[in-house]
Amino acid sequence: MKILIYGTGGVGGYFGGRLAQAGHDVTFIARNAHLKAIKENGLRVNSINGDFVIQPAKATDDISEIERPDLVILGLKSWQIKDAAKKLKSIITEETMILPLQNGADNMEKLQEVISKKNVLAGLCKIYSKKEEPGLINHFYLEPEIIFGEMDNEKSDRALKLNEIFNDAGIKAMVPDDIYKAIWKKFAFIATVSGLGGLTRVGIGKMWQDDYLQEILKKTGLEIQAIAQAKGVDFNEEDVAQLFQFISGQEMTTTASTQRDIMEGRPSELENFNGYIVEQGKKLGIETPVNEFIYRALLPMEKEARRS
Ligand SMILES: NC(=O)C1=CN([C@@H]2O[C@H](COP(=O)(O)OP(=O)(O)OC[C@H]3O[C@@H](n4cnc5c(N)ncnc54)[C@H](OP(=O)(O)O)[C@@H]3O)[C@@H](O)[C@H]2O)C=CC1
Ligand SMILES: CC(C)(CO)C(=O)C(=O)O
Repeated sequence: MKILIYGTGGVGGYFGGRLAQAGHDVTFIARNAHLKAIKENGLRVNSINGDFVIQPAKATDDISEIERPDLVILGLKSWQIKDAAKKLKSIITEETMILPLQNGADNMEKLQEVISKKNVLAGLCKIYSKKEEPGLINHFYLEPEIIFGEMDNEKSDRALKLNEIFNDAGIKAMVPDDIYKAIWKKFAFIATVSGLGGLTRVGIGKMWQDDYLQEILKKTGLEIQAIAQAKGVDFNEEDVAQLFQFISGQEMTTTASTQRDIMEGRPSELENFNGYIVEQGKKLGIETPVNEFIYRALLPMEKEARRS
């Protein structure tokens, strides 16, 4: 299978690396020092499941060099995927599958604004990984998993075949009955902890241990649930209970990637997380005061990060 990894960071680098290791024809889009290192020394992946190197690795920063991929995995940040879609338009075919693995609830909708609905899959991933240095991806925690499907939840031949390809490459994967529920379950976690984590600058477990902050986390999550339900997503009481249970089980020092981006002054996915909830709240006539406070308190720093 001809696979394009658009964005070779923690997510794209790990899953693309595994697919290349399994013998697929994988091209990595990377840039600057990272691209140079991959071209010179291959893509190195350190993983709790075993380190490996893809050498030589096909890598470029010029998308026009790539022809007719069967599958594109988007490893970019969620605010970058619309631009990426515009660039992809000229190299994909009617059969190309585009799989967004970003956190966020509306990635597939953003893609469809630019690319035909037929090309777009919906998805998410679970992994703790990051670009450690140019040419090196570090997967440091959790059994990596891809959950994906068609936007109408059909268990199509192409989705089931892709699931098999992932599994054969040693990637845990599944096509759930309801991809929207799966996406919102992950999104509710990440959007609940990331913004407040960016404000408090402590790990998830530490926030939960503090009664006041625990209450704020719960209110954030409940507002997210109200938006999901208003959008027709089956994110129910049991899911919320599971969400709080999951947050309560996090280590004192665990942080999510967006929280780390905020804390380290990098552009973050704030707009796609708490910002999205606030925006949807206004559209749907639902109050989201806690998400709005978190969003607005972090926005000046976000703007600063994007200026530098
Ligand atoms: N990391 C994790 O553990 C997890 C992350 N996620 C989600 O996955 C998504 C990706 O996150 P993550 O992998 O951490 O992000 P990273 O920043 O590690 O990776 C994104 C990569 O894309 C590259 N990139 C961006 N634009 C371009 C471009 N135009 N040309 C070439 N390369 C480009 C970046 O390069 P550069 O560095 O030069 O900007 C970077 O290497 C996010 O939505 C995140 O929330 C989901 C689950 C876990
Ligand atoms: C919390 C985690 C690691 C789960 O996959 C994640 O999605 C992130 O850090 O962005």
